[in-house]
Amino acid sequence: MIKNLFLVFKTAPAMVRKNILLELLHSMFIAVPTGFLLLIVQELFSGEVNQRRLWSYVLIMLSLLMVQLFVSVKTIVGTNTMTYTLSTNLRLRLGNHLQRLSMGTFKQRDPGDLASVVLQDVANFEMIFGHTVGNMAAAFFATLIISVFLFLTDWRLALVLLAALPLCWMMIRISNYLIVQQGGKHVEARNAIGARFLEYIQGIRHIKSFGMTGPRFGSLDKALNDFRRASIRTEAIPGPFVLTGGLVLELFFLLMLGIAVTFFAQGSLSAAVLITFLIIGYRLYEPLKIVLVDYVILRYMNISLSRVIEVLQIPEQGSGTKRKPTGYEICFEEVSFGYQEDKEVLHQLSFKVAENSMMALVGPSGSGKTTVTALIARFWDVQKGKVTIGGIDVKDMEPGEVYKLISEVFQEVYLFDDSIYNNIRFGKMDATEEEVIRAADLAQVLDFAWELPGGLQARTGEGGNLLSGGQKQRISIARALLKDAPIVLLDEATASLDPENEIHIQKAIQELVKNKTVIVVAHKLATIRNADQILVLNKGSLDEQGTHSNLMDKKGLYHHLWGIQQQLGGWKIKKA
Ligand SMILES: Nc1ncnc2c1ncn2[C@@H]1O[C@H](COP(=O)(O)OP(=O)(O)OP(=O)(O)O)[C@@H](O)[C@H]1O
Repeated sequence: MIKNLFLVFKTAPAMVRKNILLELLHSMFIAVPTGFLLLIVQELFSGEVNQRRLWSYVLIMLSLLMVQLFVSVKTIVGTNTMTYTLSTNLRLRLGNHLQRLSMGTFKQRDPGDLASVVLQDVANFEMIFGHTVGNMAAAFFATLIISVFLFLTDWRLALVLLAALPLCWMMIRISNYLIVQQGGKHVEARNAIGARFLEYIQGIRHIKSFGMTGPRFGSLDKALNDFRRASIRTEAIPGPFVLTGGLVLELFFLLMLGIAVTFFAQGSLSAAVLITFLIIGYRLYEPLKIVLVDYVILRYMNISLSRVIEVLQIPEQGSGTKRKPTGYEICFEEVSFGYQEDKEVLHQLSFKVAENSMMALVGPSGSGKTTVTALIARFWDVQKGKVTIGGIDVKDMEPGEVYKLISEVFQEVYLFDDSIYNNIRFGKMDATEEEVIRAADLAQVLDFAWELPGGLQARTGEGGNLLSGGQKQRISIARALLKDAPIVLLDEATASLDPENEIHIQKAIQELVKNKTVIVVAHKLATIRNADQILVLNKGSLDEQGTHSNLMDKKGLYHHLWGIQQQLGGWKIKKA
């Protein structure tokens, strides 16, 4: 836990140092009045009470309490400032780190789990750390200072009181072990709820249309009940050991009292010291009782913190020699790649796309066409061989540099819950209004936008759910047009468009691909007849390569696919 906390503290070391000093000062102001209490007791039992001295002790205690109030306020403000600064630093680090991870990390990891690290685990740290760390620090310093007072007063009784600590520590260790066990299960159950809810909400349309409301809700219901059980166990199982720790303290206080009374009866202890230990001895245990509970909560927090640190330690995509290309020829050299290590989906693939030329990728479903485009954009890193742009290995480029070179129009369009205008402007944040409108015009966005309330300022909804598939696609083309990157990746760009619009969109795409290096994943083979080069993939390997007429002459897989498409022409439903 200390190691984890140290990693967090490193993000604001000066603030942490200042707060440790404040806590020390705060504890001193809690403990020092206790010392004066001791002097008052001694004065009262001295036989000849000096009223002036007694009242001056009372006045000093009163002034110390006033200063203590001031220091307490400073400490509380300091602790909260430190907590929220550290949690904000954690969130910022997570945000920055996540954008430097390969897409693979996001695809491979449960999105519900990743979201719960960013939202829940950091919030757990924030809540628990802020409310316990002050108590822990105050308990540590106050115990130290009060122990010194007691030792100076009577070392024998002080030793009896402190003998409770090892036993108490043992109880803390046991409850700590249990909380790590139970807390892990609790966090897992909590994440399962997040994941099930996410799945339920995202899939609600399909769940309803397939009449799966009952069974799917059943799995959510199970996750909620598992969480309820885990929550109860997390509280209930370590609880008895925490309470036993408190009982040990009470027992040792009684033991000390018994010994003190015996010493008093034997005449080896004054009444003043006896009273002192009665009052102050109990105060020694007060912070320790708080530690007993807070330490267990801190260990629970550490489970969350470990999960945050584990995400922060996922290796980022490197950027090697950080080079920038000057040309835009794309080259695959003996590239082999698999999403999972044991399942290769591309096998020793080699090809070259000349700058400003158009290459089409064709092949049966699952042959690896989309994967090729993902590797060019460096969403993933290849395991063998290399992908180069302008002669430079993409692994030697900052991922952000690669994205700058590429405009994509993919099958799945994601729009931010913002206006149509801003969704287009994401292509070029410093674009003028004129540029945005021109791109919207070229991509046929204006056509439908004017009919919406607010025109280009109309909202698209979460992920673009207020728009049709074709409308979303047109916005994504407008965004790509505005970005005006030298490389264009098109994946089934025309798949979800109605025939009426398709011709206009084709024109927009012609604009988009002018003087660009273009890779197009084509399903409608007629649209890529004029491509400079067609690559036919089959099961992740290069099956054929050439122009449309070359490939037709070869009478291979391309010829076969072309034949099928000519026969089908499109969807037909026959009435019985
Ligand atoms: N994120 C992923 N994780 C694991 N396997 C994947 C992932 N994406 C694709 N695959 C697998 O990789 C192989 C190639 O998929 P890819 O999407 O590149 O094919 P495709 O030719 O574009 O298919 P389609 O024409 O149906 O879109 C398939 O076997 C697919 O199941």
